[in-house]
Amino acid sequence: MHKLPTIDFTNKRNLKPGSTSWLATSIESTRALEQYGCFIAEFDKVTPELNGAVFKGLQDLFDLPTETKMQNKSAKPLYGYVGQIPFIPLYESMGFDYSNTPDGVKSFVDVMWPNGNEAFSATVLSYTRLVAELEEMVTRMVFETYGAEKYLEAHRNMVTYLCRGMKYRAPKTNETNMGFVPHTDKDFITVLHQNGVNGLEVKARDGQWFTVDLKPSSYIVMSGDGAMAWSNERLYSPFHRVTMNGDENRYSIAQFSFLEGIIETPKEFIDEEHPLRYKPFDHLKYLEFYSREENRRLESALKAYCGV
Ligand SMILES: O=C(O)CCC(=O)C(=O)O
Ligand SMILES: [Fe+2]
Repeated sequence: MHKLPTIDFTNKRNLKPGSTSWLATSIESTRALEQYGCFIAEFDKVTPELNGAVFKGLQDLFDLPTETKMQNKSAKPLYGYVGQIPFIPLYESMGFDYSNTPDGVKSFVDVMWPNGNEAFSATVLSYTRLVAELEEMVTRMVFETYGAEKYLEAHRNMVTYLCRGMKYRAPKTNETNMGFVPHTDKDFITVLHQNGVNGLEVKARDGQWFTVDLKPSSYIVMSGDGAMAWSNERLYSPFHRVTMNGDENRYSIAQFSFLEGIIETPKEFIDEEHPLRYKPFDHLKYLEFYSREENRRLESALKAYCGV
């Protein structure tokens, strides 16, 4: 049976670039993203108080009337409110856009309903800033492990985030327990977190599905299609899904990193044995491609979009 590795990113490890612990963690993280496409990160920058406020806020948000939630609209694909999806009745989600201001962070209140959710907006912003630190560390570690540091600065300058809050209600008797359909993430690196209720399942390279048992203080770091294409398939973008067992509602929050620009495989990943697998592509246009109904059932949207 498969089990995801747990990697320690807590403050006590004192991870400083170049230190012994940093190097060890870099190799561990990169190998896990190659083998499983994800790992469990122990990370304690988000305090229990902030964590509690995030999930209390999400609960209150999803408790609002549908008409109110529908006012959170965005022209960007996959941002804004996604209401009930017919074939996955347990699922509901809201994407928060906070990417385009001078300091790189925009309050999603701007794109939200008028009556103000300022307190929750501030909570989500503090949360996302801290989680971005984890994403930054892992990205840097991966680039360094592959000897691709020289591409890191350009990469960082292009990163933009989509943060999505999710509610999966507990299934009623005789109702499907499918929380979310199998898919790969379309981004570069995802950081996922949940309210203590398990449900995430990941498909290993050998085709076996396995469950992820997550402590309330832990996170899942996952490589998406963007990272898989960039690394010429060294990093793996795993299929994953949500299955709801038990009678508790599940809330989760995912932070997706996208590049505002072109993803191109560095030449360091290409040789005779590893010919180029994906043409350079515009990451946000790929997201747009995927968000169209006719492209959502593709076995590999990435191969269809930019496969060589
Ligand atoms: O809720 C989860 O744990 C998974 C969500 C997910 O896979 C996604 O939003 O892409
Ligand atoms: Fe996902």
